[in-house]
Amino acid sequence: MLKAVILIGGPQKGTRFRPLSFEVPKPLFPVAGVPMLQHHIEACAKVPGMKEIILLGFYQPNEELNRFLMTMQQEFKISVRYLQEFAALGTAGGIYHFRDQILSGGPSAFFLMNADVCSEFPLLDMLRFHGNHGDAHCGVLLGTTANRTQSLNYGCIVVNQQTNEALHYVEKPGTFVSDIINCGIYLFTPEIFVHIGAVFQRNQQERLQDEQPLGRQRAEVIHLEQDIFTALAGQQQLCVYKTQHFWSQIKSAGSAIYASRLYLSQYHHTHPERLAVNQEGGPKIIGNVYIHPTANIDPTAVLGPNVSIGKGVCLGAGVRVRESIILHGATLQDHSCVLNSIVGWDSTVGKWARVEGTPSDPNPNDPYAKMDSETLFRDGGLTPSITILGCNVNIPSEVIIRNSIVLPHKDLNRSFKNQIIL
Ligand SMILES: Nc1nc2c(ncn2[C@@H]2O[C@H](COP(=O)(O)OP(=O)(O)O[C@H]3O[C@H](CO)[C@@H](O)[C@H](O)[C@@H]3O)[C@@H](O)[C@H]2O)c(=O)[nH]1
Repeated sequence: MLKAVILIGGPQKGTRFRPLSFEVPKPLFPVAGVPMLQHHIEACAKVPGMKEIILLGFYQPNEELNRFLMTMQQEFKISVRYLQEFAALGTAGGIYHFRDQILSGGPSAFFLMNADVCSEFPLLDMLRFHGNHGDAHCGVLLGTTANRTQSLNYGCIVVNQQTNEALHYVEKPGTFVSDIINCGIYLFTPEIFVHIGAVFQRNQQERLQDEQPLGRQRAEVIHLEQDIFTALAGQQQLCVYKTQHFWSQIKSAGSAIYASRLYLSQYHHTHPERLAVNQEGGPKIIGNVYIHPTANIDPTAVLGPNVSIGKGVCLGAGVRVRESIILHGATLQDHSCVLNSIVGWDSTVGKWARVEGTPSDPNPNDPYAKMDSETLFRDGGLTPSITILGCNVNIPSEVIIRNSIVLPHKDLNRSFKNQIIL
């Protein structure tokens, strides 16, 4: 029997996702038409023997999350539960705190995944790989190759090429360590809790001996990467399964558009029914496009490639949308044009208006390039990136909004470029 745990973080996380994470917790933000987490859940539900999926985070339970859990249980006929940490306990502290819940029913192993990644989730391959490498290892880490510069933004693993064992692990190193990076997707046997428990005990001891107990962080906060992997690497406890398939982090809104593109192209073999097709009386579709069945789209509109249109969206005559996500309830009036942008819930783009951003895709000439974790400002100016309209923003007719971030509930009255509109 198997289980899966997805680390969804909490409200302080997801700051690079603002202003979109004001309205919906980042893990529920739609990527290729469905909440980011649904891609994880779909992959887990396909694994034979999967009994339960646990979402672990420090969000207060809320209506949106509850509704999502209900829908997932009904759709995938599997138990999907949310467990709330009393504080941010780190990537290993949370699973350790809830170890009895995770191990109840006696799973032989469990998957652990970061919520903010997109991937083909080669879970079956990881299981097989673990079987082939014997039971000696308590964990399999999914790894992928990154270029040398970008590898510094991730956990880096030195791998024995013959045995696939992790020899050395450094989280976000200052200088180059290895071009094999940690994808944030793991398979663990229950044995992992012995190692986390040892760190917990050590933290407790140190805390008791500490003269200023308030000055130290709580013993329960444990980081899988720094506290566990670094120690276990080289101990013949961890091995690395390297994927050749797509994988990306979803940290910023720009990376959500990139992740949408990856999932939309995967739909050709996983969910062809989710891809829009050209048909009589319908809009012109170019490349991969998702359209929610309730969207109302004028037949003269042109959409794609890489477009996701949410629930109840209205697109007028002659509208053009490319490389963008249009969230539910938004209206794009006649002849408006939206490129490389996210249009927030219930926003309106006026007639002949143009909303345009600059894509921040990985370098297409480098097979190992990843999305850059963009900084908002560079050299005192806003870094050109995708344009984001928060929820309920009104863009008047005939204006241009370029490379800007517009916070929710704004009525703009003119054109803007390279600005954050508060
Ligand atoms: N439940 C819970 N989840 C958490 C907590 N802290 C982080 N998370 C979740 O754990 C995941 C990792 O988040 P970060 O701690 O922000 O790490 P990172 O910068 O994304 O780096 C991690 O992922 C990279 C791959 O995307 C890895 O390369 C890297 O080694 C590391 O694992 C995210 O899904 C986040 O929501 C916590 O205290 N509690």
